[in-house]
Amino acid sequence: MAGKVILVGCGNMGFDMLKGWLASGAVQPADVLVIEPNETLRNRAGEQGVRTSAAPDGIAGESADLVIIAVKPQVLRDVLPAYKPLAPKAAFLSIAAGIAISTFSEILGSDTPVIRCMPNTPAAIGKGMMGIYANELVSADILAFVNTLLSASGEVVVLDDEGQIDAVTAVSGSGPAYVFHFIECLEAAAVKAGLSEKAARLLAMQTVYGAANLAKESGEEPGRLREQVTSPNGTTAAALAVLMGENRLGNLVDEAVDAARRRSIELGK
Ligand SMILES: NC(=O)c1ccc[n+]([C@@H]2O[C@H](COP(=O)([O-])OP(=O)(O)OC[C@H]3O[C@@H](n4cnc5c(N)ncnc54)[C@H](O)[C@@H]3O)[C@@H](O)[C@H]2O)c1
Ligand code: PRO
Repeated sequence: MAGKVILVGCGNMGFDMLKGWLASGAVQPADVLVIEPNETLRNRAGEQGVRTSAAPDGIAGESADLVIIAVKPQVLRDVLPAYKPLAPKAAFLSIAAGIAISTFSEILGSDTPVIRCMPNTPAAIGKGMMGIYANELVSADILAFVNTLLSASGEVVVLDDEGQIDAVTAVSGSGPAYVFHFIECLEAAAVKAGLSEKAARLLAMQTVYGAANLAKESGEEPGRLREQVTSPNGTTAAALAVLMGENRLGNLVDEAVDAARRRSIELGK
């Protein structure tokens, strides 16, 4: 099916995903209504050819198959009641971190089909990672439509337990920020090691880009790829002794992912 979509909130993540859907043809601009109170962001969405509105006035008259909620978790409970007239005919897809399906059921009615999705910002260039979990009320047709939409933005993994969304949030939802910070650190170290800022930026970025692509495309275990870079008693071994000694980086990443996962659980309370 090719459905009609209402996108509520078109900030960073909402807009990144919208661009992917439209570019892939998974949905036509005329079939999308964006509700976004911020005028600049609303106009940015409008430039993609979709209909826009500052508020859900007259929303009950809209025929939507899917309402996508892309506002901050902190405002979601205030925003959602306005869309109750569309439930349960429309399914609701939320990308908000931490907000459980039970919250949607309480506000929209327990007969509402709800899908939670945790995307990430590389969705803007079709290289996102989306984890989804659907309640039992979501029809096979809607699930297929959601899969088509989301696949336009990258890879989709279907979860069989809602609790796993907190782990997906901590790994791939927040994950791009960890990688961007690693690029920042590598760049700063490159400047300290004597390179120009321009060269340092290129070296850091291209190294992460190339390594990530090689890891994905070669089919080799990351550990095996690491060994292929590491000459006995060479430069990489010297660096890895710092990163891997006493599992330093492993412990840090573990601690960071656990902090994000716990925060995702907290946000839902
Ligand atoms: N940014 C990320 O990397 C990322 C990744 C995964 C999930 N998320 C989730 O996506 C959601 C949006 O995050 P973001 O980073 O895009 O935030 P954002 O602030 O950029 O976007 C939220 C948008 O919602 C709009 N908004 C506020 N009140 C509204 C209302 N009443 N009706 C319609 N729109 C309204 C805001 O004007 C804003 O443009 C959050 O729930 C977050 O948990 C974000
Ligand atoms: N951005 C949101 C946050 O930081 C959710 C995952 C990425 O809370």
